[in-house]
Amino acid sequence: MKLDLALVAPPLRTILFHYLKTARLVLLAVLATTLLGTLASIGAPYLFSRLIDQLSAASVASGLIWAFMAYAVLMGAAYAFQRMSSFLTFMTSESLNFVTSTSFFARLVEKTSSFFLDHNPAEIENAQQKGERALNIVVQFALAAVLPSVTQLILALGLLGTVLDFDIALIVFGYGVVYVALVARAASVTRPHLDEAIEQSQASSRFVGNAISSMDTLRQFQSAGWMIGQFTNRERTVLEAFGRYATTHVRYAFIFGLALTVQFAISLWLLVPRVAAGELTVGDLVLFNTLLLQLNLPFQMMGQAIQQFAQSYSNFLPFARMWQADAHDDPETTDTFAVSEGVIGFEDVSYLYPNGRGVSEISFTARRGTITYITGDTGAGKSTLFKLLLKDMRPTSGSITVDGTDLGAVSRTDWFAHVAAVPQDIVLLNDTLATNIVLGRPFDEARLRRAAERAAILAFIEGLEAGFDTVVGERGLKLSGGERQRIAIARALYADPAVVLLDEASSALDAETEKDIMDQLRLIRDEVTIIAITHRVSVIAPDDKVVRIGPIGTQP
Ligand SMILES: Nc1ncnc2c1ncn2[C@@H]1O[C@H](COP(=O)(O)OP(=O)(O)OP(=O)(O)O)[C@@H](O)[C@H]1O
Repeated sequence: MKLDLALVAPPLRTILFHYLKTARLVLLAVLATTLLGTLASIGAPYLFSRLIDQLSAASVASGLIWAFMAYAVLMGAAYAFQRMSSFLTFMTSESLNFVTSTSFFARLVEKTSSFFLDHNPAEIENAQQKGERALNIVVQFALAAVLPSVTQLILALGLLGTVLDFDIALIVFGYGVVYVALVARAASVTRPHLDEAIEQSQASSRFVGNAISSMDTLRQFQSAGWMIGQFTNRERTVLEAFGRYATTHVRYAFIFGLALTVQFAISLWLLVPRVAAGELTVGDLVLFNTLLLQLNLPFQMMGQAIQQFAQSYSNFLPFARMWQADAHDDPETTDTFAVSEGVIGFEDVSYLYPNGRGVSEISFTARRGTITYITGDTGAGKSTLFKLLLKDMRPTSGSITVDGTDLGAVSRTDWFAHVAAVPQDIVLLNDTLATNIVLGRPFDEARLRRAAERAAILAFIEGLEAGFDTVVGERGLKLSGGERQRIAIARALYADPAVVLLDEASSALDAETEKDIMDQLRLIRDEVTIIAITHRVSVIAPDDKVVRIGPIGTQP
């Protein structure tokens, strides 16, 4: 079974390290109860076998009752410790879920925007849940199965070797090795089917995510049936891959049964004549039978653990891939970065997407005192310039400067403290207008009202029954497109940014409202650097600066 350790080790290291730190006391309790439980469960049959031999000596001593009592106590203690251990393990599993989900989320927020173009929320959620479950199974199994099994195995084998015969201990051990090897082989043969099933299930989640976000369009074009068909086909592929996985395992079940029969047959074939010859007592034979069952249990547990680990590895892969996907590599945050003049310089800036499109050798300077408009035909690269300004990606060549400082040397945290953007697609939370404008920053009523006024939305908000406490609905869909855009502009202005970027920010507005907003913004153009993308030439005033760009290879 080939494992891609470079892929899975970094997330495992981080998560397990935090987990061990958080849950160390409970884990110690798990270790202690496991050990005690195992000692008691091995001690009980040993004591039982000796009692049988005492009984066969014909004289039932009065003290025997106490020995039976001790046996009963050991059995009870073994059961109690095993149960304690399994519930303590369960307790730690919640800590593990907590660590896994919070660490994964912290990684997600660092991802580049292209990551979110490639993976939709449903797919990310699926990978996270699968990964979380996989890790949990592995750790639970390690604690609740592998650890007790190995301890039990060592103790029982030792006892078997001492009391009975070394040959028998060897046969048992040999069986164990064969059994575990068989499980490993079965896991390796079946893994490609499992990997395929998991990959298909990821693709299926991606598909669901896409379908949900375009539900209205699908209904309108009467394409829902077509989508259901597509989804059913995908789920069928997942089911078939899981089917192939299971049937391969079923074939192996016969080989496992054969191995167990051979083990019992050889052991009894060796032992029974010795009992007949008087070398071994009937009690020894009873001890062997009980221990053999106990010994096979740990092997079966270990085998199951291998199979679970293999399954968990496959389930963990999408999680690990997302964990390892490119994140923004950012310089250290200094908190000392400041924007004074607000001069933004583009010097021969080029950016090529992997498909060869993008922008080429763009140069211009944006200053305060005038609004800088970026215009150009569709696909010319206007939004790409904004993505570069927002450090979604770095220029392939050339540089962007802020008051002479290369933007590449400024961390996103430092830069975002001074720049505010109004994107083309506005995302509002299903919360109040105030929450949508303030968005977690320190609340200040005066600022809130001023931002709303500058975005020409204050009168509208004050006219609503609940005012700023009006809830906007899922994705803000209880507002019109123009209202959403004005809320987004108020959001951008709330923290008095040094630089404001508007990406077609007024395209959903009628000409009059658009003029209103741009006139409002003109009032602050001496304090704030304003760069706006527009298709509408009518909004551009004679004293605005216009930068016209053309697609790669053309002259604007
Ligand atoms: N993530 C991406 N991966 C690959 N190519 C992209 C990506 N985003 C944009 N492009 C391509 O880069 C070019 C510039 O796109 P961009 O969105 O910057 O243009 P634009 O001027 O903002 O267009 P519009 O006016 O239509 O919004 C286009 O040809 C587009 O197809």
